[in-house]
Amino acid sequence: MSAPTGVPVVIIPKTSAQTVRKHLEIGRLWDSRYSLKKTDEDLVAIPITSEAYKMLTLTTGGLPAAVEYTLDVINLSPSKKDLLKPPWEHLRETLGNLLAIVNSEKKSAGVRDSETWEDDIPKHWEKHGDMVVLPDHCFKNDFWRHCGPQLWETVARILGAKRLAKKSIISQDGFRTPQVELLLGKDGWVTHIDNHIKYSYDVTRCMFSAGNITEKLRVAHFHCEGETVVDLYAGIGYFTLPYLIHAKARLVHACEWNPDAADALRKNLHLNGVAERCIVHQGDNRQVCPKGVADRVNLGLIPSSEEGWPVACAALKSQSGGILHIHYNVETKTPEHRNDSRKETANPIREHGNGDFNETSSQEHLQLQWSQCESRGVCPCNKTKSGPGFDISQIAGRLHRCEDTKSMENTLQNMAESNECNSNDMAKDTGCPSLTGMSFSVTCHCGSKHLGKSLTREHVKQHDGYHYDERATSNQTSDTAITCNKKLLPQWKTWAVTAADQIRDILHKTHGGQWKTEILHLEHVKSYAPHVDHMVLDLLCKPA
Ligand SMILES: C[S@@+](CC[C@H](N)C(=O)[O-])C[C@H]1O[C@@H](n2cnc3c(N)ncnc32)[C@H](O)[C@@H]1O
Repeated sequence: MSAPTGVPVVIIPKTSAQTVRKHLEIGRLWDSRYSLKKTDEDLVAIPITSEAYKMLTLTTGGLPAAVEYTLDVINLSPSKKDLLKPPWEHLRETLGNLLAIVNSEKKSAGVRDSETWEDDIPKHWEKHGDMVVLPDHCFKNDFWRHCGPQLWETVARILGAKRLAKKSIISQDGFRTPQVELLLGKDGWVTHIDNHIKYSYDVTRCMFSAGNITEKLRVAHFHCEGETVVDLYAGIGYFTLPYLIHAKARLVHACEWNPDAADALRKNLHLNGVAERCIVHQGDNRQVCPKGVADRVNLGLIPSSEEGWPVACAALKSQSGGILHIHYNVETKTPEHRNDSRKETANPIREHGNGDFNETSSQEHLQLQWSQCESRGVCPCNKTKSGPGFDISQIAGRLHRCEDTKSMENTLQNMAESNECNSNDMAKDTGCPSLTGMSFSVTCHCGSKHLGKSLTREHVKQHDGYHYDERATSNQTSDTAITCNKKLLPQWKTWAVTAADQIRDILHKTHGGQWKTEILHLEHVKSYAPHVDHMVLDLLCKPA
């Protein structure tokens, strides 16, 4: 049988209600945070404190003599006064109460006394339709198990939801599948209305990025009448739908390789009555995206959409070009920040970020991400190495699992110098089984991501921020008056100018002839993590 949850009450005849309530109030046994509740034609439940509940199981003291009563734990509505409290306060009080009861019933001293129980209560959550999705870092302690499944009913009730789920990190499986566990409810399908658009999706299978709301609203204000738009990373239709419904695009080509997201996208196109204006290309956009058709391409993938730049350029119309909306996580660390970060012990991106990263190193100017790594990139030996500038030994240190760090460093060093970097080779050469089949990528200071073979010391040097600054002063991209929704940071500008130059080169290679790129606008979408900003570059691309 599951442990009781809710509010402890004393149930008494209705005729004695006021006398008993006053009695309890004087004895400080009444729990005024909840309303009284009629449980039967003649009976009333009065909320009492957990101490009163304990006491009344042993003695009738505290109640007027000769009153017949029973004890119970039931769900009660908060009193009117209590309704004004923030939900976190409600959670804290109700769950504190619950733990006290469980503690007394299970005689498991220490459950409620644990100093950490309040830290385990979530302070923020996401609401998707009638479902609340709790963050990863809550209800971690074992003692919640003692509360039984009704714990989730209580949490859902307080947060005004019918279903409850809990997030884990977003997997780096390319589909960016969220790891969401359903705690209460039968399935993960939710319908969410946002700016008059209906989005339906299974939270356990597709990601819905609530943090991108400002960008969705911005897209909704675009004027795309008569335009053909390509959405390279369509997901469930976060941008495809505003392009069709509000920006009035004539046609959207939506590329999506996650079959669950593609299913949800098709469903959403029908739900919103715009299916006939959208072609869903299910598969890797590098294979399925149409060429030479677009007036506008949306590249909504973070931390980097760089892999899609050649695809986006090829999708633009050869004769007239068009606009690219390039999403990117731009790092804004200065050398001072980097020095400071050496003193940091915790991982700020992990703690402050929205959890999209598996694991990110804050050291130096590197961010390392691993996928399919059983240890999630955290080296169990904790031997991380730092050195001035880029140092391949950092990677060795962070991937280290076997004792022989030195030989791994040498192997990586050799691979870097011979333009080879492959995890299976690393596994073979170092004899470290945990590296087998593991792919990894390195994001250098400039924010660009490089997979497998392209990781070289030379590459990272080339992409060093200072080098970029030099290029920025001699670029051929028009950047005279970059508009931005925030005060323009130099790192954002540097990134935008460099990206514009790269795109111009790609356009030249793809379509031939000379091309001009013009930075129309830089949009700061959100702060993704300390010193990491999610930016969108609106880039006009025209044949010269
Ligand atoms: C971040 S999610 C969608 C984000 C959405 N645009 C937003 O910002 O809220 C990225 C989507 O792109 C898809 N995706 C990633 N790489 C892809 C590729 N090469 N081809 C097609 N779809 C891809 C993923 O499956 C995922 O649904």
